[in-house]
Amino acid sequence: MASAADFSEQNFDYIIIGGGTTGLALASILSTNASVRVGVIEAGLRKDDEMILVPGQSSSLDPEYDWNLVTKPQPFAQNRKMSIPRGKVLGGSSALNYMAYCRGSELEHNDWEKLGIKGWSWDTISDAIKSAEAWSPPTRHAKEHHADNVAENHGRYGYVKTTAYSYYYDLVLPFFDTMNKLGVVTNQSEASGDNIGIWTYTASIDPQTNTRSYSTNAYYDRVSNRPNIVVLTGAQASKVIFRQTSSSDLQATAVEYHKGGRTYKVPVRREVIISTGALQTPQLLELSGIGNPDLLRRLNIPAQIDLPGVGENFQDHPRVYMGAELKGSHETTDDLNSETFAQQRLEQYRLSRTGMLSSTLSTLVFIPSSSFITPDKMRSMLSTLDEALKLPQIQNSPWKKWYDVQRAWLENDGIAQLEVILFPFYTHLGCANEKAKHYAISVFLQHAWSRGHVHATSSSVLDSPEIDSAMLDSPGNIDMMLLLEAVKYAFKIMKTGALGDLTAEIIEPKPSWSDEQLMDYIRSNVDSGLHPIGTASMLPRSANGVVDNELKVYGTTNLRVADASILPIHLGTHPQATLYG
Ligand SMILES: Cc1cc2nc3c(=O)[nH]c(=O)nc-3n(C[C@H](O)[C@H](O)[C@H](O)COP(=O)(O)OP(=O)(O)OC[C@H]3O[C@@H](n4cnc5c(N)ncnc54)[C@H](O)[C@@H]3O)c2cc1C
Repeated sequence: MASAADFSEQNFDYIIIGGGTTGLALASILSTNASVRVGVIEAGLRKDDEMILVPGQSSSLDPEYDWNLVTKPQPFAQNRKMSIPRGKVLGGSSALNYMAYCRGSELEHNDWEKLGIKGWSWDTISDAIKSAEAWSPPTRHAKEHHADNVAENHGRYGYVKTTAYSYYYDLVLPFFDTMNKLGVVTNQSEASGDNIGIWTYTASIDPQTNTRSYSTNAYYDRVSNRPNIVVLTGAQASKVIFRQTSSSDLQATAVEYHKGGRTYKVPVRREVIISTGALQTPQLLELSGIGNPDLLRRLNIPAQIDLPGVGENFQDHPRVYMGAELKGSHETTDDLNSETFAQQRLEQYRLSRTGMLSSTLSTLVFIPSSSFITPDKMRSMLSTLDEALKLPQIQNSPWKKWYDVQRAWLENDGIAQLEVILFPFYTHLGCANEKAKHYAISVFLQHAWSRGHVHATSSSVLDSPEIDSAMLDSPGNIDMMLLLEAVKYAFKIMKTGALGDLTAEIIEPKPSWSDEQLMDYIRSNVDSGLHPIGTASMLPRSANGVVDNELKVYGTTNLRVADASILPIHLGTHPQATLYG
């Protein structure tokens, strides 16, 4: 770690802006070449405390670890502003997340080529994810909860320690029974490129200590004593500075940053890599003069590179929660609302690394549209969607290929359209019978059609960007139609098999509600699935791309982006493993 003034006087070959999930992984790997010097600028501080390291603690709920970013009011969701937590600590969002370490599907990755992206097939991505991973086989107890045990799907000699949790809520096995009865297969090889089914996930957790493995302790700590890597924390980068080269491309020569009320500038010899995440990377590009020239003019930022795709193509996994009351007594995370109980579980964890706090949720379901939508309903939804897709603004849009790929995925049984998670808690506890125990089913659209944006609001990095997730604003109202079917499917889950037997009452929404009432509920409940991507997409420049397939920003010789913002189209999975890869 360095002081702000010392950092500015160093000669770095590479400067990485953002010491988060992707940024620290990259910094660590670049520094293996002893002949290059790597500098990292991170806005957050290092905080290796229990809020981060104890899996069952939720640092994401603590504003001190978070950027506290919110969307603008969402007109299709009752004008609500939605919060999207992002880690403002060394390690970024890998310090906050639920640690699911999972992959998308072979089919999705191989279709990236149809968008004009070469070199990012499933085989390449899967090998990269494996090389990032240091997997340990699940315990017998985890295997009894259907944890993935196929060694060849995992890497053994990488950086991020992974294994299945050792603690399971008593709702997990009933959930398997229910999903199997609904025709969803148990998939104990979910990392193979086929992630359809119900499975217990591999988590980014160190099996020796039962603590979070994240980019700070997995990557940075291995290399922090090397003389050729320097990390500056608590400093916010404000722009990249360029010079014109003899070609028309710009060359990044320095990075400007703020710390302690002062502004500094650090020169760079080879490359600058922006790794500030999908909500902040577009802002930094715009502050550096890269983006839509009209928007830059309005913000009084001199335009350097005309790239209208900067900040566009925002995608997320919209989610809706539904709550139910349980019969009988169960341990759920709502118990942690009692200070005494929480203290007991923390003591148990500190003493033996066991119990509720050694785990988070553990089981995920990924299903294609045919698993939760009847053929008749699907036909009618597709006919409305296809009419909407004929509109000239879509047919002539630079994103056209992207729409074609996503349309085909809707009818592909190998591609997950919906994720279902059973949470051992209920978010609306206040309106339920507080003496009873509860669970929530949440449904997440994996390939929402809404496209939002993230843009700078002024020429200062200290002003939060405008985030418009365009929630539920989709062609043919398809996102709402998909969520409506998903909610109805969740009612079936709550009534079927062993979980159904344990369910005393579905609290909200009610199965008896009309479609109109259910849609109102969706509008009032839908939220970010915490997986924003796409705002500096890797796509051809003619298709509104921001970076090429080597992650280099168009129009520059040496500026790259490496974080969730480069993913051009969402994957039916959680993103961290792909980002490490
Ligand atoms: C509560 C929660 C639960 C989640 N659960 C899962 C899960 O179980 N599995 C999964 O795969 N994914 C999960 N995710 C998503 C996943 O963690 C993120 O997609 C991923 O970590 C994003 O990585 P990134 O490198 O793009 O950005 P980040 O890891 O967010 O890194 C960006 C870094 O840049 C820094 N930064 C920003 N602006 C500046 C600036 N101007 N100057 C300097 N530094 C700056 C930030 O402080 C941060 O450290 C979850 C996310 C959250 C918030």
